[in-house]
Amino acid sequence: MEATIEVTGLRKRFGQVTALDGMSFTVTPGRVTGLVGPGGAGKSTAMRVILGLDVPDEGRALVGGRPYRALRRPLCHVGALLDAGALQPGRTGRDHLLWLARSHGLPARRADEVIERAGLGAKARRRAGRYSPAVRQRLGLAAALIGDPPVLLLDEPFTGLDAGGVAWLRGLLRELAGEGRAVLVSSPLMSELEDTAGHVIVVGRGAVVADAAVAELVEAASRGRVALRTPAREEAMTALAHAGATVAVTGPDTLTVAGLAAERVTALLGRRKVPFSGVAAHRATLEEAYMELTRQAAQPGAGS
Ligand SMILES: Nc1ncnc2c1ncn2[C@@H]1O[C@H](COP(=O)(O)OP(=O)(O)OP(=O)(O)O)[C@@H](O)[C@H]1O
Repeated sequence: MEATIEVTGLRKRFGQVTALDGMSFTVTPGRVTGLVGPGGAGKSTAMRVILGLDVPDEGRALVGGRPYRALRRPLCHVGALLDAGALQPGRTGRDHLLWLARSHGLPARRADEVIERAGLGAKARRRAGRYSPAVRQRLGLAAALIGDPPVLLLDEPFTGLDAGGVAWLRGLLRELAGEGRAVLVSSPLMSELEDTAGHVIVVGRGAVVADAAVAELVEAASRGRVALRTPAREEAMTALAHAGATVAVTGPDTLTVAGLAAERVTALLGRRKVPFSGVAAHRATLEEAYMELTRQAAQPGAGS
Protein backbone atom coordinates (compact mmCIF):
# COMPACT_ATOMS: atom_id res chain seq x y z
CA MET A 1 0.00 0.00 0.00
CA GLU A 2 1.09 3.53 -0.77
CA ALA A 3 2.21 5.41 2.33
CA THR A 4 0.22 8.59 1.88
CA ILE A 5 -2.66 10.50 3.38
CA GLU A 6 -4.70 12.74 1.09
CA VAL A 7 -7.27 15.11 2.50
CA THR A 8 -9.32 17.13 0.03
CA GLY A 9 -11.78 19.95 0.76
CA LEU A 10 -12.94 18.64 4.15
CA ARG A 11 -15.86 20.48 5.71
CA LYS A 12 -17.45 19.52 8.99
CA ARG A 13 -19.86 21.36 11.25
CA PHE A 14 -20.98 20.39 14.72
CA GLY A 15 -24.17 22.44 15.17
CA GLN A 16 -23.08 26.08 15.02
CA VAL A 17 -19.37 25.21 15.19
CA THR A 18 -17.39 24.89 11.97
CA ALA A 19 -14.63 22.41 12.84
CA LEU A 20 -13.31 21.94 9.28
CA ASP A 21 -13.66 24.68 6.71
CA GLY A 22 -12.26 23.32 3.46
CA MET A 23 -9.15 21.61 4.79
CA SER A 24 -6.85 20.00 2.19
CA PHE A 25 -3.35 18.53 2.54
CA THR A 26 -1.21 15.57 1.58
CA VAL A 27 1.15 13.67 3.85
CA THR A 28 3.99 11.95 2.02
CA PRO A 29 6.16 9.02 3.11
CA GLY A 30 9.63 9.22 4.56
CA ARG A 31 9.22 12.25 6.77
CA VAL A 32 7.51 13.47 9.89
CA THR A 33 4.77 15.97 9.04
CA GLY A 34 3.52 18.19 11.84
CA LEU A 35 -0.14 19.19 12.00
CA VAL A 36 0.07 22.29 14.12
CA GLY A 37 -2.49 24.81 15.25
CA PRO A 38 -4.10 26.32 18.32
CA GLY A 39 -6.78 24.48 20.33
CA GLY A 40 -10.00 24.15 18.34
CA ALA A 41 -8.28 24.59 14.96
CA GLY A 42 -9.61 21.23 13.73
CA LYS A 43 -6.58 18.93 14.11
CA SER A 44 -8.37 16.12 15.98
CA THR A 45 -11.44 16.36 13.76
CA ALA A 46 -9.27 16.03 10.65
CA MET A 47 -7.58 12.96 12.14
CA ARG A 48 -10.93 11.45 13.12
CA VAL A 49 -12.23 11.97 9.58
CA ILE A 50 -9.11 10.31 8.12
CA LEU A 51 -9.76 7.34 10.42
CA GLY A 52 -13.44 7.12 9.47
CA LEU A 53 -14.56 8.04 13.00
CA ASP A 54 -16.27 11.26 11.86
CA VAL A 55 -18.06 11.64 8.55
CA PRO A 56 -17.32 14.93 6.76
CA ASP A 57 -20.15 17.07 5.39
CA GLU A 58 -18.03 17.59 2.27
CA GLY A 59 -14.68 16.46 0.91
CA ARG A 60 -12.83 13.19 1.33
CA ALA A 61 -9.87 11.61 3.08
CA LEU A 62 -7.87 8.74 1.62
CA VAL A 63 -5.18 6.55 3.16
CA GLY A 64 -2.99 4.90 0.55
CA GLY A 65 -5.57 5.89 -2.06
CA ARG A 66 -8.55 4.37 -0.24
CA PRO A 67 -11.07 5.53 2.37
CA TYR A 68 -10.19 4.12 5.79
CA ARG A 69 -13.45 2.19 6.01
CA ALA A 70 -12.54 0.29 2.83
CA LEU A 71 -9.30 -1.03 4.37
CA ARG A 72 -9.19 -4.67 5.38
CA ARG A 73 -7.02 -5.23 8.46
CA PRO A 74 -6.75 -1.45 9.03
CA LEU A 75 -4.03 -1.74 11.72
CA CYS A 76 -1.73 -3.05 8.98
CA HIS A 77 -2.33 0.10 6.92
CA VAL A 78 -2.65 2.87 9.49
CA GLY A 79 -1.52 3.11 13.08
CA ALA A 80 -3.28 5.75 15.13
CA LEU A 81 -2.89 7.28 18.55
CA LEU A 82 -5.98 9.34 19.29
CA ASP A 83 -7.13 8.87 22.84
CA ALA A 84 -4.58 7.00 24.89
CA GLY A 85 -7.07 6.91 27.78
CA ALA A 86 -9.40 4.38 26.13
CA LEU A 87 -8.25 1.13 27.75
CA GLN A 88 -9.78 -1.66 29.79
CA PRO A 89 -8.37 -0.98 33.26
CA GLY A 90 -8.30 -4.63 34.38
CA ARG A 91 -6.28 -5.85 31.42
CA THR A 92 -2.49 -5.68 31.25
CA GLY A 93 -0.93 -3.65 28.48
CA ARG A 94 0.53 -6.82 26.99
CA ASP A 95 -2.87 -8.54 26.97
CA HIS A 96 -4.34 -5.52 25.22
CA LEU A 97 -1.65 -5.78 22.54
CA LEU A 98 -2.05 -9.56 22.23
CA TRP A 99 -5.78 -9.06 21.73
CA LEU A 100 -5.14 -6.45 19.00
CA ALA A 101 -2.62 -8.77 17.31
CA ARG A 102 -5.08 -11.68 17.35
CA SER A 103 -7.90 -9.55 15.94
CA HIS A 104 -5.72 -8.86 12.91
CA GLY A 105 -4.29 -12.34 12.48
CA LEU A 106 -0.84 -11.14 13.57
CA PRO A 107 1.58 -13.40 15.45
CA ALA A 108 1.78 -12.96 19.23
CA ARG A 109 5.45 -12.00 18.94
CA ARG A 110 4.31 -8.65 17.45
CA ALA A 111 3.04 -7.69 20.92
CA ASP A 112 6.50 -8.20 22.42
CA GLU A 113 8.20 -6.43 19.52
CA VAL A 114 6.10 -3.28 19.94
CA ILE A 115 6.44 -3.42 23.75
CA GLU A 116 10.18 -3.21 23.14
CA ARG A 117 9.89 -0.47 20.52
CA ALA A 118 7.62 1.69 22.67
CA GLY A 119 9.93 1.26 25.66
CA LEU A 120 7.20 -0.26 27.86
CA GLY A 121 9.41 -2.94 29.42
CA ALA A 122 8.06 -4.67 32.52
CA LYS A 123 5.20 -2.18 32.78
CA ALA A 124 3.48 -4.03 29.94
CA ARG A 125 2.67 -6.82 32.42
CA ARG A 126 0.90 -4.51 34.88
CA ARG A 127 -2.80 -3.68 34.77
CA ALA A 128 -3.55 -0.72 32.50
CA GLY A 129 -5.79 0.89 35.15
CA ARG A 130 -2.63 1.73 37.11
CA TYR A 131 -0.74 3.32 34.24
CA SER A 132 0.45 6.92 34.42
CA PRO A 133 -0.48 9.13 31.43
CA ALA A 134 3.06 8.68 30.07
CA VAL A 135 2.84 4.87 30.18
CA ARG A 136 -0.63 4.98 28.61
CA GLN A 137 0.86 7.09 25.85
CA ARG A 138 3.57 4.48 25.26
CA LEU A 139 0.99 1.69 25.18
CA GLY A 140 -1.03 3.72 22.66
CA LEU A 141 2.09 4.01 20.50
CA ALA A 142 2.76 0.29 20.80
CA ALA A 143 -0.82 -0.39 19.65
CA ALA A 144 -0.39 2.00 16.71
CA LEU A 145 2.71 0.10 15.61
CA ILE A 146 1.40 -3.43 16.02
CA GLY A 147 0.44 -3.96 12.37
CA ASP A 148 3.74 -2.46 11.14
CA PRO A 149 1.69 0.15 9.21
CA PRO A 150 3.16 2.39 6.49
CA VAL A 151 1.05 5.33 7.76
CA LEU A 152 0.95 6.70 11.31
CA LEU A 153 -1.41 9.30 12.74
CA LEU A 154 -0.54 10.52 16.20
CA ASP A 155 -2.73 13.11 17.93
CA GLU A 156 -0.69 15.11 20.44
CA PRO A 157 1.61 12.20 21.32
CA PHE A 158 3.94 14.36 23.47
CA THR A 159 1.19 15.07 26.02
CA GLY A 160 2.04 13.67 29.42
CA LEU A 161 5.67 12.83 28.62
CA ASP A 162 8.55 14.23 30.67
CA ALA A 163 11.64 15.76 29.06
CA GLY A 164 13.30 12.35 28.67
CA GLY A 165 10.13 10.94 27.13
CA VAL A 166 9.87 13.84 24.69
CA ALA A 167 13.47 13.30 23.53
CA TRP A 168 12.84 9.57 23.17
CA LEU A 169 9.63 10.11 21.17
CA ARG A 170 11.31 12.59 18.84
CA GLY A 171 13.94 9.96 18.08
CA LEU A 172 11.32 7.27 17.51
CA LEU A 173 9.30 9.49 15.13
CA ARG A 174 12.41 10.25 13.08
CA GLU A 175 13.25 6.55 12.97
CA LEU A 176 9.74 5.60 11.82
CA ALA A 177 9.84 8.21 9.05
CA GLY A 178 13.35 7.02 8.13
CA GLU A 179 11.85 3.59 7.52
CA GLY A 180 9.74 5.15 4.76
CA ARG A 181 6.51 5.63 6.68
CA ALA A 182 4.21 8.66 6.41
CA VAL A 183 4.06 10.06 9.94
CA LEU A 184 1.48 12.75 10.78
CA VAL A 185 1.83 14.23 14.27
CA SER A 186 -0.48 16.88 15.68
CA SER A 187 0.56 19.37 18.30
CA PRO A 188 -0.62 22.70 19.68
CA LEU A 189 3.05 23.67 20.12
CA MET A 190 5.45 24.14 17.27
CA SER A 191 8.35 23.80 19.71
CA GLU A 192 7.46 20.14 20.33
CA LEU A 193 8.10 19.42 16.68
CA GLU A 194 11.35 21.34 16.36
CA ASP A 195 14.13 19.03 15.15
CA THR A 196 11.51 16.35 14.40
CA ALA A 197 9.14 17.45 11.66
CA GLY A 198 10.71 18.26 8.30
CA HIS A 199 7.42 19.59 7.08
CA VAL A 200 4.54 21.32 8.82
CA ILE A 201 0.92 21.94 8.01
CA VAL A 202 -0.27 24.90 10.07
CA VAL A 203 -4.03 25.02 10.59
CA GLY A 204 -6.29 27.72 11.96
CA ARG A 205 -10.10 27.83 12.08
CA GLY A 206 -10.53 24.57 10.20
CA ALA A 207 -8.34 25.39 7.22
CA VAL A 208 -4.67 25.17 6.22
CA VAL A 209 -2.78 28.39 6.83
CA ALA A 210 0.63 27.15 5.68
CA ASP A 211 1.96 23.90 4.25
CA ALA A 212 5.71 24.07 3.91
CA ALA A 213 9.10 22.69 4.81
CA VAL A 214 10.20 23.87 8.25
CA ALA A 215 13.24 25.59 6.72
CA GLU A 216 10.99 27.56 4.34
CA LEU A 217 8.74 28.77 7.14
CA VAL A 218 11.69 30.01 9.17
CA GLU A 219 13.15 31.66 6.09
CA ALA A 220 9.87 33.46 5.32
CA ALA A 221 9.53 34.68 8.91
CA SER A 222 13.15 35.91 8.93
CA ARG A 223 12.91 37.82 5.67
CA GLY A 224 13.48 41.54 5.86
CA ARG A 225 14.07 41.64 9.62
CA VAL A 226 17.05 43.13 11.33
CA ALA A 227 18.36 42.26 14.79
CA LEU A 228 19.78 45.28 16.58
CA ARG A 229 21.88 45.49 19.75
CA THR A 230 21.90 48.88 21.47
CA PRO A 231 22.45 50.25 24.99
CA ALA A 232 19.90 53.01 24.14
CA ARG A 233 16.87 50.87 23.45
CA GLU A 234 14.18 53.51 23.99
CA GLU A 235 15.92 56.14 21.82
CA ALA A 236 16.49 53.59 19.07
CA MET A 237 12.85 52.51 19.19
CA THR A 238 11.62 56.07 18.87
CA ALA A 239 13.94 56.88 15.96
CA LEU A 240 13.10 53.68 14.08
CA ALA A 241 9.36 53.96 14.64
CA HIS A 242 9.50 57.55 13.29
CA ALA A 243 11.09 56.19 10.13
CA GLY A 244 8.16 53.78 9.71
CA ALA A 245 9.73 50.59 11.04
CA THR A 246 7.95 48.07 13.25
CA VAL A 247 10.11 47.39 16.28
CA ALA A 248 9.85 44.54 18.77
CA VAL A 249 11.82 44.24 22.02
CA THR A 250 13.65 40.91 22.19
CA GLY A 251 15.91 41.52 25.21
CA PRO A 252 17.27 44.23 27.57
CA ASP A 253 19.50 45.59 24.81
CA THR A 254 18.16 43.90 21.70
CA LEU A 255 15.44 44.79 19.22
CA THR A 256 14.04 43.25 16.05
CA VAL A 257 13.28 45.74 13.31
CA ALA A 258 10.93 45.07 10.40
CA GLY A 259 10.31 47.36 7.46
CA LEU A 260 13.77 48.96 7.17
CA ALA A 261 16.87 47.46 5.52
CA ALA A 262 19.99 47.02 7.68
CA GLU A 263 21.84 49.87 5.87
CA ARG A 264 18.98 52.26 6.55
CA VAL A 265 18.91 51.24 10.22
CA THR A 266 22.63 51.97 10.65
CA ALA A 267 22.43 55.24 8.68
CA LEU A 268 19.46 56.45 10.70
CA LEU A 269 20.93 55.59 14.10
CA GLY A 270 24.26 57.16 13.04
CA ARG A 271 22.50 60.39 12.07
CA ARG A 272 20.56 60.52 15.33
CA LYS A 273 23.71 59.64 17.31
CA VAL A 274 22.00 56.63 18.91
CA PRO A 275 24.73 54.20 20.01
CA PHE A 276 24.52 50.59 18.82
CA SER A 277 26.93 47.68 18.81
CA GLY A 278 25.47 45.29 16.27
CA VAL A 279 23.11 45.09 13.31
CA ALA A 280 22.51 41.71 11.67
CA ALA A 281 19.90 39.80 9.71
CA HIS A 282 17.36 38.41 12.17
CA ARG A 283 16.98 34.61 12.22
CA ALA A 284 13.43 33.75 13.24
CA THR A 285 12.69 30.70 15.33
CA LEU A 286 10.12 28.18 14.18
CA GLU A 287 7.91 29.35 17.06
CA GLU A 288 8.02 32.94 15.78
CA ALA A 289 7.07 31.76 12.28
CA TYR A 290 4.15 29.87 13.77
CA MET A 291 2.99 32.76 15.96
CA GLU A 292 3.00 35.05 12.95
CA LEU A 293 0.99 32.60 10.83
CA THR A 294 -1.60 31.87 13.49
CA ARG A 295 -1.89 35.58 14.34
CA GLN A 296 -2.69 36.29 10.69
CA ALA A 297 -5.21 33.43 10.64
CA ALA A 298 -6.94 34.74 13.77
CA GLN A 299 -7.63 38.14 12.19
CA PRO A 300 -11.14 38.54 10.84
CA GLY A 301 -11.23 38.11 7.10
CA ALA A 302 -7.78 36.53 6.98
CA GLY A 303 -7.42 33.87 4.34
CA SER A 304 -10.74 34.74 2.72
N1 LIG B 1 -18.12 16.00 18.67
C1 LIG B 1 -18.13 17.32 18.68
N2 LIG B 1 -19.24 18.01 18.98
C2 LIG B 1 -19.26 19.35 18.99
N3 LIG B 1 -18.19 20.13 18.70
C3 LIG B 1 -17.06 19.51 18.39
C4 LIG B 1 -16.94 18.07 18.37
N4 LIG B 1 -15.68 17.75 18.01
C5 LIG B 1 -15.03 18.91 17.83
N5 LIG B 1 -15.84 19.97 18.05
C6 LIG B 1 -15.49 21.40 17.92
O1 LIG B 1 -14.84 21.55 16.67
C7 LIG B 1 -13.74 22.48 16.77
C8 LIG B 1 -12.46 21.78 16.33
O2 LIG B 1 -12.11 20.84 17.34
P1 LIG B 1 -10.83 19.89 17.26
O3 LIG B 1 -10.86 19.02 18.48
O4 LIG B 1 -10.80 19.23 15.93
O5 LIG B 1 -9.64 20.93 17.34
P2 LIG B 1 -8.12 20.67 17.70
O6 LIG B 1 -7.34 21.53 16.75
O7 LIG B 1 -7.82 19.23 17.72
O8 LIG B 1 -8.02 21.29 19.13
P3 LIG B 1 -7.45 20.65 20.49
O9 LIG B 1 -5.97 20.74 20.39
O10 LIG B 1 -8.03 21.56 21.53
O11 LIG B 1 -8.00 19.24 20.55
C9 LIG B 1 -13.73 22.95 18.22
O12 LIG B 1 -14.44 24.16 18.28
C10 LIG B 1 -14.47 21.85 18.97
O13 LIG B 1 -15.09 22.36 20.11
